[in-house]
Amino acid sequence: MERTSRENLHVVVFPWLAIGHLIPFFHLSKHLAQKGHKVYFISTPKNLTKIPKIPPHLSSLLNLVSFPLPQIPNLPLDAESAADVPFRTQALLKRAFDSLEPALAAFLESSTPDWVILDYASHWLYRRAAELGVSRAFLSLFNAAMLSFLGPPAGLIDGRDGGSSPEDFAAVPKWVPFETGVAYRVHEIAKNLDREIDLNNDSTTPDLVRFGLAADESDVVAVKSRPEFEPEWFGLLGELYRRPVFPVGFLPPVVEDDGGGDDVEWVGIKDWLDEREEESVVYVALGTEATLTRDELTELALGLERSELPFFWVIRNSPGSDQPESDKLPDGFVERVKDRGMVHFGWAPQVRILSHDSVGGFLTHCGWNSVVEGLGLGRVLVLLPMVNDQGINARLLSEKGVGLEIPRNELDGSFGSDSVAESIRLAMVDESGESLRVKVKNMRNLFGDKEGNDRYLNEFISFLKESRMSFLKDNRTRT
Ligand SMILES: O=c1ccn([C@@H]2O[C@H](COP(=O)(O)OP(=O)(O)O[C@H]3O[C@H](CO)[C@@H](O)[C@H](O)[C@H]3O)[C@@H](O)[C@H]2O)c(=O)[nH]1
Repeated sequence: MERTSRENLHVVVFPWLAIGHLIPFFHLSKHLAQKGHKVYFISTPKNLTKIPKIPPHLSSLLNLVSFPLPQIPNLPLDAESAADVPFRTQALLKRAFDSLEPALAAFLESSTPDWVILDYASHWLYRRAAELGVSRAFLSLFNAAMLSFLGPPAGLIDGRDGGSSPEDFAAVPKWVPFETGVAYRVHEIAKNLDREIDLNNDSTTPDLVRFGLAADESDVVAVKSRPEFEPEWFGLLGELYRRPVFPVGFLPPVVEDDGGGDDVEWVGIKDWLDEREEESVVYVALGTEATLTRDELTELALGLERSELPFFWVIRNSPGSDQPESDKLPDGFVERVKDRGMVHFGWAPQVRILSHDSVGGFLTHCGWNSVVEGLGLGRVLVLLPMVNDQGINARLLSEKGVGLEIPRNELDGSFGSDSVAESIRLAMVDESGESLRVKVKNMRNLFGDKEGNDRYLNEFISFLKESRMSFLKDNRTRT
């Protein structure tokens, strides 16, 4: 159908290949479909099996479109998402992703959408969409602080304005006009830089350039956050980006969306949680990309043991490692803690676990989705950032008084079991952690505020609609 004769929007949605991206992009897609807009949600076959079920009443509007990931040397055959490859070799996955460009461009040409809603990684599709007269939105799953920290788009494309050496990332950038301690630690930068390595030694567009192009070539930037939480950073971001910047709320997942109702695994987990006292358990999970070294695993395990508090620890399998993670735990650990600690290997229904009344705290890697889920349920956060934006998120959360960072060696990032145990006890039970706990409880009203989150989403969708209409009107006047 011609764009001009349509009542509602046709939107192509294309997230980066990572579960932490698929879920919030899907959340937005569902919301668009609920408003009567037609959505083409694009990913690779295996990724599409991981997203939540589409409610029957939306199935005619929300279409899943599958494109097989092109094969490239050294990328394992079944690797389709960031969790399937070791963090250091993610550049390979990006190269395979980049070779989807011709297929995606052809799809845009044949489907004639009004808008594309894209991620940072598909930096190449913004220009192709523009050539076809399709409007572009960049949906950022990084918060406003992180985007502002990275700086103006032009600087990212040509080489970051404030410099790109590890020291530059360890300082508050010159364009930040207010007092803050939000910056990376040296050990965090080293890990992030390590990731650009490509096993074939072929170059891949660096992430900073991808972010720059996504921001620079979009008509609007949508940010998974709210100005009530980080007003100063939203204000700054608007100035740095010089285009509409829309908060779209926290896009929190719905409990039912994380894998079904009463499967056997959940029943076992629930039984275990049911036996604990209210808000007594620390949930420990470090996302889908970071992998702990053996030393880190040991110190974390001993720290949990020394805290003497109940815990539920999710340990994901390391892609590319031939040694199971269970072999890396200290001797006798699982046996010693079995009365109060559960170690769970592989995927866990995180949102359902966090929703359980017996969970009081969340030791997290500070992935923005996990932070949103934890604060949306009023769980006190113990912060152990690993890679990506996580260091910046940890500083932001500490500065806002809603999380407690585990002390580490600034240069190599090492931490000891005593620091782990002390941080957990302070956050969960010590009297000196009371103000933190009170503040976190209040945050629930913001992060878990469904009505407010929906309002931001609605405003964004209205913007997409109105700007499309004025675009069509301008074009009609011109012809
Ligand atoms: O066993 C698991 C593991 C993860 N999840 C879910 O998967 C998502 C994970 O997202 P997130 O907490 O953001 O962690 P990562 O997957 O590590 O996220 C990547 O993407 C985020 C958004 O860009 C960034 O903030 C992170 O730094 C980056 O590593 C969350 O919704 C979790 O609830 C589960 O349900 N079960």
